Amino acid sequence: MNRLIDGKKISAAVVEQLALDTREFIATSGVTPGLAVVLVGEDPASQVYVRNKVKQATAAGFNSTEHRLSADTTQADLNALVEQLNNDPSVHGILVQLPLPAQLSEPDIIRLIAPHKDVDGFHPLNVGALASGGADLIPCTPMGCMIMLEQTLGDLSGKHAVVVGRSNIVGKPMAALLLQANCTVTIVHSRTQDIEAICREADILVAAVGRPEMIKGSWVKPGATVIDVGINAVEKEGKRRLVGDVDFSEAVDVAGAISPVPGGVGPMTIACLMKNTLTAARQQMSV
Ligand SMILES: Nc1nc2c(c(=O)[nH]1)N[C@@H](CN(C=O)c1ccc(C(=O)N[C@@H](CCC(=O)O)C(=O)O)cc1)CN2
Ligand SMILES: [Mg+2]
Repeated sequence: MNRLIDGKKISAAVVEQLALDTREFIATSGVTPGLAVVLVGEDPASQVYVRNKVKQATAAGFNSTEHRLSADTTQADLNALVEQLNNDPSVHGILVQLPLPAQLSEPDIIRLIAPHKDVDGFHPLNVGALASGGADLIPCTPMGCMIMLEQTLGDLSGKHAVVVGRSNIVGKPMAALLLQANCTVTIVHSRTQDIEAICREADILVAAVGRPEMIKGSWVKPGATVIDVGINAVEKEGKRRLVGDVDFSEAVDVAGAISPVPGGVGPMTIACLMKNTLTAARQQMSV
């Protein structure tokens, strides 16, 4: 029996609970969580994501500020903004929307964000904490995938999870979280030999490579749970469409449960950003 893992529905429930938790936090601490979102340049997809983040933060009961910088911003100007936000006590969470224009360094700006305000969980200190099993601020997309997996499968212990892709934002933290949940974890990537055969062994298959419909139905073990992280814009029959890294029309007939694109992991990413913002605010008020 196939099951669709509905990211829209699951994320709506996460956000609903979060709004209640936020109300309680504000009532007891007298502090409203503050989220600062930084967007450099005019990338149309990034503009949509940032708009959604600000909208959802406001709906959750946070103070949310959007900081827009022009595409030709210098590293010094971006650094100055992040330093200012680091020093602003009304801001509990900071995120710089990625990708950045070519003249700017992503690793440098990620390192500059105060680790306790790093609601993306990308700072090396938070990455290290995740690797050693004690992180509070976890990258939003992998956190969203874990919520979807746990709601679908319950205990993940002993399952063979295969993660396709090794990015810092998704693949590596995803593998760390699956390991923490007692899965047997394999990461495959562009240099792996016979990816297909390894994927076919997966009880849990997480696709995060950024290659449209790369994973075919024949790569999926019957009954496996498939989480598709890819969001690829392609042209089909003259129309722009979004597809995942999994060939959904094939995989849906083989998988036990599968997340769609759109409406799968994407909405979970933003819901988990809200969770991290409340976590960051809680921690900052308890010190
Ligand atoms: N600083 C960060 N930058 C980026 C992150 C991130 O977590 N932090 N992740 C991605 C982009 N992203 C959030 O920032 C994101 C991408 C997609 C979605 C989403 O809801 N997608 C919808 C489809 C939207 C559409 O129609 O275009 C879906 O999948 O249903 C949310 C967040 C890279 N940058
Ligand atoms: Mg790769």
